Amino acid sequence: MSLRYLGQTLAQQIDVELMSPTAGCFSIDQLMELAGFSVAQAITKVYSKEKFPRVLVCVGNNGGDGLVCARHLHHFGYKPSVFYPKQPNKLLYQNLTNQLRNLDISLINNIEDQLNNSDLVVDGIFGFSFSGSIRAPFDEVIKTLKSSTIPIVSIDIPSGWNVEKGNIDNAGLEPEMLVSLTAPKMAAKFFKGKHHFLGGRFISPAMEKKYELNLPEYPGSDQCIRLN
Ligand SMILES: NC(=O)C1=CN([C@@H]2O[C@H](COP(=O)(O)OP(=O)(O)OC[C@H]3O[C@@H](n4cnc5c(N)ncnc54)[C@H](O)[C@@H]3O)[C@@H](O)[C@H]2O)[C@@H](O)CC1
Ligand SMILES: [K+]
Repeated sequence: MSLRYLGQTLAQQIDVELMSPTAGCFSIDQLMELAGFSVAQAITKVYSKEKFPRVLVCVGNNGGDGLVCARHLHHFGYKPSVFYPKQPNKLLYQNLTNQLRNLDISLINNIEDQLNNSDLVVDGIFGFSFSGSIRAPFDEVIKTLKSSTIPIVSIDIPSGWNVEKGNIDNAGLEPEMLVSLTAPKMAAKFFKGKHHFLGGRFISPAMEKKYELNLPEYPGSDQCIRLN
C-alpha cells in the first residue's frame, strides 16, 4: 500500500483531529516541538554542521516549526539566525522567540545581508494553509530567496507552492530538500529536489488507519525518515 499524499482540506482536518480533546489530544506546542525537532534532525542527516554551520531560518506568520527548528539546530552545534518579519502578538510565539534570544540566536532584519553570510536556508514561511498569490512582505522575501543559490530546506511545503498543484506559476521556492510533516501533501509529488524526508512522528495507529496514510516505519528512535 502506497503512502498517501494529502490534499489541503484533508491536511487541515487531520491537524484539527490531532488537537481535538476527543481524538489526538495534542496541544499546538507539542505538535510544533515535535515537528520542528524532526526538521532539525532531518537537516543533520544531509547538511553537516561542519560544512553548513550558518543556517538562516525564515519564519512566516505561523511559523512555530521554524522557531523550534532554529533552537534545536543551535543545540546540535549549528549557528542559526532567524528572519521573522511578522511576529504575532501571542504568548506561544513570544515564548518561542524569547527562547531563541536566551540562546543568543540573532533575529535579523535584513535578509539580503544575512544570505551572503549563510550556508543553508530553512523555509518556514508558508505551510498547508497557503492559498492565492504571495502577499507582502513575503513576496519580496521569496523573490530574494529565489535569486540566491544557497540550498533551501522547506518545511512541509515549498513556500509559494499551491498545496495540491505545486509550483504552478513558478512563483515559489525550489528547495533542495523537503521535510513533509505528518504525511506528504499533494504538492510533494512535484518536488524535484535531492532529498525528501518525512517528519512529525505523532500519528497513532488508529488515525493512520482511519485516513489510510500508509506511513513508512520510522527507524529506531529517529523523528524523521528519508522518502527519496
Ligand atoms: N498537524 C500537522 O500537520 C502539523 C502542522 N504543523 C505546521 O503547521 C503548518 C500549517 O500551519 P497553518 O495552518 O498556520 O498554515 P500556514 O503555515 O500555511 O500559515 C498560514 C498563514 O499564512 C497566511 N497566508 C496564507 N496565504 C497567504 C498568502 N497568499 N500570502 C501571504 N500570507 C498568506 C495566512 O494568513 C496565515 O496567517 C503546516 O504546514 C506545518 O508546517 C506543525 O506545526 C505541527 C503539526
Ligand atoms: K514552507
